[in-house]
Amino acid sequence: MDFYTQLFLYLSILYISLYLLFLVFRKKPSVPNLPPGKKGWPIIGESLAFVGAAKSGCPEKFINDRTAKYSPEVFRTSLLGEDMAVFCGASGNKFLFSGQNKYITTWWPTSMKKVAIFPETMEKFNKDDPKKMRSFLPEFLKPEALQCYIPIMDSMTKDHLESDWSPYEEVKVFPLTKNYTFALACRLFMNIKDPKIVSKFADPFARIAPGLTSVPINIPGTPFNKAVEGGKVIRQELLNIIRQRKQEISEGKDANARDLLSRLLTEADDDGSVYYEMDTSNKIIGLLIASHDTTSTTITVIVNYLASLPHIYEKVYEEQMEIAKSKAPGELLNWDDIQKMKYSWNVACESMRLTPPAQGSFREAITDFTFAGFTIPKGWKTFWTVYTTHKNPKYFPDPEKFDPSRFEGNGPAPFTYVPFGGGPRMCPGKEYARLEILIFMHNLVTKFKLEKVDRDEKIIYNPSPVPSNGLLIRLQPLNQ
Ligand code: HEM
Repeated sequence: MDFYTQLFLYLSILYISLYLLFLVFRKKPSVPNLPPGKKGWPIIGESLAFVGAAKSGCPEKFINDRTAKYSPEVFRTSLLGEDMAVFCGASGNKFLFSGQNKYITTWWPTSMKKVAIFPETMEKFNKDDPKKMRSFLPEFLKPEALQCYIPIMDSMTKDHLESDWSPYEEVKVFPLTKNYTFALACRLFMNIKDPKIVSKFADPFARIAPGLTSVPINIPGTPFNKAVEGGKVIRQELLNIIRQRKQEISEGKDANARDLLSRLLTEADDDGSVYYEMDTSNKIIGLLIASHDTTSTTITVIVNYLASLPHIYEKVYEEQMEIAKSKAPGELLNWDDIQKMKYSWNVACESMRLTPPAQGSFREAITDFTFAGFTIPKGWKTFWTVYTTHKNPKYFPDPEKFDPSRFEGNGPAPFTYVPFGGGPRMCPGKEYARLEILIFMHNLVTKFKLEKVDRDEKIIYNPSPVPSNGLLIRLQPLNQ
């Protein structure tokens, strides 16, 4: 018997034994009136059904099946080894978004904590990390700072399309947008301009995302193990960069650099310790993770819609050409131009409604509390998800139709359109993402007409939405 067969055998015996113990010793719940639903299998709970629905391209199926069977307001399940209450509909979203530190608090799955936020060496220094993570962001993401990023984003987008799209008749969009958004983040977060250093980060970084929501088994070959190893490489590279930047700052070099790392090193309270450096590198890694898959998949999915729906492309093209015509040759986009891209943003919003880049997020109950007549016990995890509202005909009539006019006027009802979450924990990178997406759309549609090569290519969820074959697009260059 080879090693893996033996391992499989031992794990199966262990699993069956644990299950039998569970059946023998399971107690009746001590808290009455729990939300309806089921826990599924021991340890893995209903995780397989949850992941399976996403992989088959229909992540909302897991939610819809259960809201129909149990309750449209809240149901119980077990995901990632935890008892979990899934809050549904606009009222469920509202309740969770307004409950921070009253009845719920931040919670990250173990895999995410270990890979991205609390590597083992940092665990005792980072108990308060989510709060710290948010506290340094306003400076970097405030409107004045964002305005300075527009010309950088615009010129990097132009260079990217010129070098990586223009020479070809057909391109695979997803790998290209991943490279582009990563290079942009390296530039704006760390002032890294050299493509060789960017690619040193890109390879280990690509190993992190699939491990973030995986089962945290750290043996060679598992997605979790690959993510942990990728995280170590990135952390080491970042520490080198941090030390080099500290040296440059002390020598007064590049004094006007506006990237996040330079700000953290010049404005924060650096006590010179290795833990301060580790903490800084963790913040950067956290931000790279939060921003990268979300923006790269959003842009890819928008390109997919633009290439599939010529009437939508035409209207985006008209809006963007108006802006392009108003510019002098070589003049870069500015804040006022972005405010004129209203139709394009409605298209991006409709794209994020139908194919949301992030599924939702978790919290933990800090006390027993009641919602819709059901009790959520202290210690349970909660989950809000875009899938209970984004395709619900009650909030979005004819939900499968791509219709950007839904965002005109007052737009969707409160707490129904939630790709960035809501309340005090709402995504702090929303405006940054809006700029990046609109600047990309402007440069893309004013440069090319687009045609999807395989019209039947599907979007699958991993857990972010990705085209199953990378999205091959035929480009028709436009005379500008
Ligand atoms: C289309 C792009 C993006 C989408 C759809 C998105 C979506 C989300 C969602 C759903 C959350 C969870 C909110 C919650 O827990 O209730 C979140 C959190 C977060 N996002 Fe984004 N995001 C995007 C881009 C970005 C960017 C570009 C950045 C940084 C520049 C960023 C930084 C963060 C951070 C730091 C958090 C954690 C906030 C906290 O824990 O309090 N995101 N995002």
